[in-house]
Amino acid sequence: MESLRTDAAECHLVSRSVPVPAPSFRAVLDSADAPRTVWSAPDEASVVGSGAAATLTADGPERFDDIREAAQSLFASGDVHAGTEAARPRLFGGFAFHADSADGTPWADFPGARFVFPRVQVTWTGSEDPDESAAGDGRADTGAWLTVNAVGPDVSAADVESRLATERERLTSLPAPGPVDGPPGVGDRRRTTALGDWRVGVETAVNRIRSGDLRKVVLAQALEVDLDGDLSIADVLSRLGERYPECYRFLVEPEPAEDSPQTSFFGATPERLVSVRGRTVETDALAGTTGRGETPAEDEWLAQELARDEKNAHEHDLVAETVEEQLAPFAASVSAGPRRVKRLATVQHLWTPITATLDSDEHVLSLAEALHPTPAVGGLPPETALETIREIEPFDRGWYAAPVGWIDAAGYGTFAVALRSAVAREETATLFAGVGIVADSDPDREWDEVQLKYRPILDELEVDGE
Ligand SMILES: C=C(O[C@@H]1C=C(C(=O)O)C=C[C@H]1O)C(=O)O
Repeated sequence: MESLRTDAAECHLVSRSVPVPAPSFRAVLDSADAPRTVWSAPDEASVVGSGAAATLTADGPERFDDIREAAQSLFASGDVHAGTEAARPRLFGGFAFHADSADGTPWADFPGARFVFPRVQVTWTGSEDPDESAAGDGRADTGAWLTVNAVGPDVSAADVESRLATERERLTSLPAPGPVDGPPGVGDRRRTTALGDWRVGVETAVNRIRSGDLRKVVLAQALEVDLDGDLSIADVLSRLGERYPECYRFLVEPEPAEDSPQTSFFGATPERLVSVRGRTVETDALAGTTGRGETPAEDEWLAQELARDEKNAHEHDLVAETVEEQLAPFAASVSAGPRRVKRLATVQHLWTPITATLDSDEHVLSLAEALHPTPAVGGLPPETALETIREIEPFDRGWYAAPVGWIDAAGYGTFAVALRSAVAREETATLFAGVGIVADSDPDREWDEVQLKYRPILDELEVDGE
C-alpha cells in the first residue's frame, strides 16, 4: 500500500517504520524498556511498545475529553512514514473505572487516564510466534514492522532514522527465548470480601432492586495472592494468547513513583467496549455466565441452559438494550445480531454483537465515554449503580472493568473492558472478578461465578493442583 504520510510545516512528532522478519513476542517483550505496552486483539495486529516518546495523563470526570484533546494536538503535526497502516502512530492506554480514582496500593501509579505513544514499537501483522507460523508449504507468515517514534521541539528525522537502524540491529540479534516458564505458584491468599460479607452485600443490592431504586448492579471482589516465584508477564500473556485466542490481551505498566517497584496491569478479556473505524461502530453486549462442561455434551447442555435461563436473559438484555440506547444519539442506524453463546476456555457467556453506522465522524473516545460503564460492569440506572458499588465494594476498582485500548490520529480505535485481569507488583498479584446482580440473584451462586471468573488468570499463577 501507499505509505501513510502526514507532513506539517512544524513537526513535533516523527515516526519511521520498516518491515522486519517477525521476532518472537516473548523475546521482544522481555527486552522492552519501561514503560512496556501490549495490545493484542482478534482480527487486529498485535503490538509491543517499549518506552514512551510521549505520555498523556488525565484525572477526574473530564478525563476522556482531556485525553482526546491532548491526542489531537500530539497527532496534529507529524512527519510520519508508516509503510503500513498497522504501524501508523497510535496511543495505547486506558482509564480508571471511577471518575474519582483513589490512590494507594495497588493502583498508586495509575492515574484516571494514561496513554503512551511508544518510543519503539513492534507490530505483528502475522503470527506473534515465528516458530509456530510456518505454513504447510514451509513459508512462514513473517509480517512484522519495527517503528521508532520521537516527540519534541528538537526531534529530527535523521535522528529517528538512525535510531531505527540501531533498533533493527538489536531486534534481529535478540536471543531466542527459552521454553515458556510454568506458573510461579501461589502461597497465601487474601480476599477483599469474605463469604458472609458477600452475602450481606448481594442481599443489600437485591433489596434495592426489589424496592425499585435499581434494576441491576455488578458487584466485584478482589483476591490478593502471594507468588512463590517470579512472574514472567511475557510468558503469561503468551499462554493466555494460546488459551484465549478470541480475547483482547493487554499490558499497562506506568512509570513507578521514585524508588518504587514496577506495577503491571494485564489480562485477557472477552469483552469489547467499542471499536470505531470510519463511521462503523462495533460493540458487544456480553453478560450472563455459566461454566464449561467436562464433555462436549455437557458443554452443550450448559450452553442451552444458559440460553434458556430467564435470570441470565434479563441480566443480558438490560446490557444489550442500554448499549443500543447509548449508541442511538450518535448513529444513523444501530443493529443487534441474534443473542448467542460465546464459549471461552473456562466460561460461557451470553453475547449479542451490536453494530452502528455513525451520523457524522465521532472520536472513539466520545463513544467509549458514552458507553462506559455498560451495565455489564456497572448497572442500571448508572448513577445509582455506581453509588451502590462504591458503598458495597470494600476496595477500589482502579482500572479493573474500565476501558483499555488504542486511538489514532483519525480518532479511530478499539477499547476492551479490562476484565479477567490482575495487577502485579513484586511478589503479589491482585485479581478482580464481578457478577451482575438482579432481583432473583442468589448470593452463593454469584459467589461461585466470581470464582469461575478468577480462573483465566489464576490458572496462569497456580501450579497444577494448588
Ligand atoms: C464483571 C465481569 O464480567 C462481566 C459480567 C458478566 C456476568 O455477570 O455474567 C459476564 C461478562 C462480563 O460482562 C468480570 O469478569 O469480572
